[in-house]
Amino acid sequence: MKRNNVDVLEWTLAGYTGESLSEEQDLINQELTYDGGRLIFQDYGVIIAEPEQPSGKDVVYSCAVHGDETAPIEIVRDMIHSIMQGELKPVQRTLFLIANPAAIAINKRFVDMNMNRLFNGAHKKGSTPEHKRAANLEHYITSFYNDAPKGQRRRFHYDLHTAIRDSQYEKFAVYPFTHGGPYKKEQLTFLAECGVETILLNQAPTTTFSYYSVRNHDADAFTVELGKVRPFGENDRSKFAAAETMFKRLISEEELDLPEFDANRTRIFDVCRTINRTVEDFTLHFPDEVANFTAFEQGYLLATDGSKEYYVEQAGERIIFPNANVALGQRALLTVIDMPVERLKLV
Ligand SMILES: O=C(O)CCC(=O)N[C@@H](CCC(=O)O)C(=O)O
Ligand SMILES: [Zn+2]
Repeated sequence: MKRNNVDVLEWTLAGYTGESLSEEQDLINQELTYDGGRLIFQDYGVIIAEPEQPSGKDVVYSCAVHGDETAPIEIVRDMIHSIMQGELKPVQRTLFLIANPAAIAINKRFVDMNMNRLFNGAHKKGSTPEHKRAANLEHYITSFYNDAPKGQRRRFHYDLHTAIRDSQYEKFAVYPFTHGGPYKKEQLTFLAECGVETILLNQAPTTTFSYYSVRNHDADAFTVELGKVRPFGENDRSKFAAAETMFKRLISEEELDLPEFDANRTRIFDVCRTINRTVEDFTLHFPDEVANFTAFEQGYLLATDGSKEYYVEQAGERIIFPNANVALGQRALLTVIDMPVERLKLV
């Protein structure tokens, strides 16, 4: 088999889980050339497209921070395969990350620990393989961005996910905490062109991958929820077509010509409450079928955490990311409220 026919996902899983690979099939530390650049296989699930004459953007696409979120894995895998086949020719430096191969291998969200709670140094508090991989991923991103001094090239990171539940708005993105900084019209427009027309504004620092890149590398970074979790082979790829097109355009065009920002296009929600599970006895008081962004009446009992009761406080409060099975100390539910786009500080 020629090296450029190797399946990068199979290679990543085999290499990461210690399966033996023939010399021809092992891409580790190998390079393949494409018209205009090189594809470098730095580690299992860590692949860099390095153009000979890079344009002004350094772009990171990550998937599988949650191992069972297969659509983003297929999207990232297929972008890499398109480069290997000579169909996609990045002119922007691009780092592709298949974040948690061990969790993919067992079709689970994670093995020991939710990896999206382990960034921003949180990985230092433990020694599971997920802690180690999160530390390594931070290291790979740092060395990728540090190729040029801060400010010389623009930095982007789209951390691709799919959600556990149905959602009233199928695609949405989390805009990590900006520490008071403005929100970027260009990024809202790019996401809208990807079909992501709903945005959650996070109002506090987190240990997520996207916030890590914002905070440490001044990147425009987002957690992008592209739909609902499904097993491999059950994703309707036509639903991701707009996003896939834009992801490819971002790295293969010198300048991305986006439409004017349209304030009516994007629906904004402000995160108003984070409800953590602190004890074993934690209950959500609505069924599993309730979709993300469902609104409840004021006074509705949403959750009990031991003896603490959480009621809907404001009219229009909606639930998002409910999960009663998270580890103690972790977020079990967010609530959000509509925010008129006119109230956003935009740049
Ligand atoms: O579908 C769910 O309930 C969870 C979806 C999910 O994993 N969301 C991310 C959001 C990350 C962020 O807030 O930026 C997560 O919880 O890690
Ligand atoms: Zn996820």
